[in-house]
Amino acid sequence: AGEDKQRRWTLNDFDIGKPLGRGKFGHVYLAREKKSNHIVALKVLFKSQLKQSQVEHQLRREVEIQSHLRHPNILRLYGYFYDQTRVYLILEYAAKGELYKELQKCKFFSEKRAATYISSLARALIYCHGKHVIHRDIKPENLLIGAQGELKIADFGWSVHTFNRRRTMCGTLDYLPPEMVESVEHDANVDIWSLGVLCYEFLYGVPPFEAKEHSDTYRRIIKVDLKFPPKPIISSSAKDLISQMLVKDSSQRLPLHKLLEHPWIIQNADLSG
Ligand SMILES: O=C(O)Cn1ncc2ncnc(NCCc3cnc(NC(=O)Nc4cccc(Cl)c4)s3)c21
Repeated sequence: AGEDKQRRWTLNDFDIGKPLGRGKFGHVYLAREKKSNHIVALKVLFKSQLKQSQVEHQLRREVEIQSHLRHPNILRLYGYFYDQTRVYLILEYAAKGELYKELQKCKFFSEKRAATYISSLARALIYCHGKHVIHRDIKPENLLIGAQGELKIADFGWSVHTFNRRRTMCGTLDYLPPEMVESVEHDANVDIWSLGVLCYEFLYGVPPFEAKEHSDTYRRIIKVDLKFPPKPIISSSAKDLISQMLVKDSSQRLPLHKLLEHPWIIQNADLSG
């Protein structure tokens, strides 16, 4: 609600519950705001580590960007506060947890489940791009599942407003499009590439350009060395969609609104999802 914004939160406003997960910069806890009984996720970040990694500006940008985003498939960041040693992010709680754990458990998703997820992510990205925000870090680790099984994009730690672009690499390279790997100028179409990588991984259980060495992954991405394994058996219409997203020339990638009209999405996505 609106009043959440202005007021200054402190740790005393919350009852802290079980740990939900641990990230590089700190832990995430289930928490309940005492006055409203509203359940949230509280991410605790250590200032020392933020300073050490020089990501304070990224965190400020994330809070700024997230405070303007309202979409059912984007995890809300309600606000933040800090004390002597820590910064706390007050986040929407995603009751069904992390998507990558679900993908590990199932090995891969059915075409219906994959298409439902991809269509909801496409709608969330259309919304973000409409606000000149590109996420730049779409991957299973940044996706959470809400209580009704709906997908939520989280962790805008790497998002940017499109007028100022930065080209520093982080974490897995699997999701980086050629223009980011070659670190040339990039635009909102980077998220279309990552969505194509994600669609492939949802269906096959592994990302398309995976390789033992980083250098091999780089080479496969730049070459767009896209191969579809014989197993599991995937429809040609799914392969057609992925092939239209994993295109080296970013301007030739299937636009997100066209993705929503693709036969594979129309035939498989549960559009209420
Ligand atoms: O995922 C889990 O571990 C467990 N889990 N399970 C349920 C659940 N419900 C909500 N949130 C969870 N986790 C937090 C998700 C995030 C959202 N936004 C973030 N932003 C961020 O970390 N920013 C950030 C950090 C350090 C430096 C910089 Cl520059 C930026 S993390 C949940």
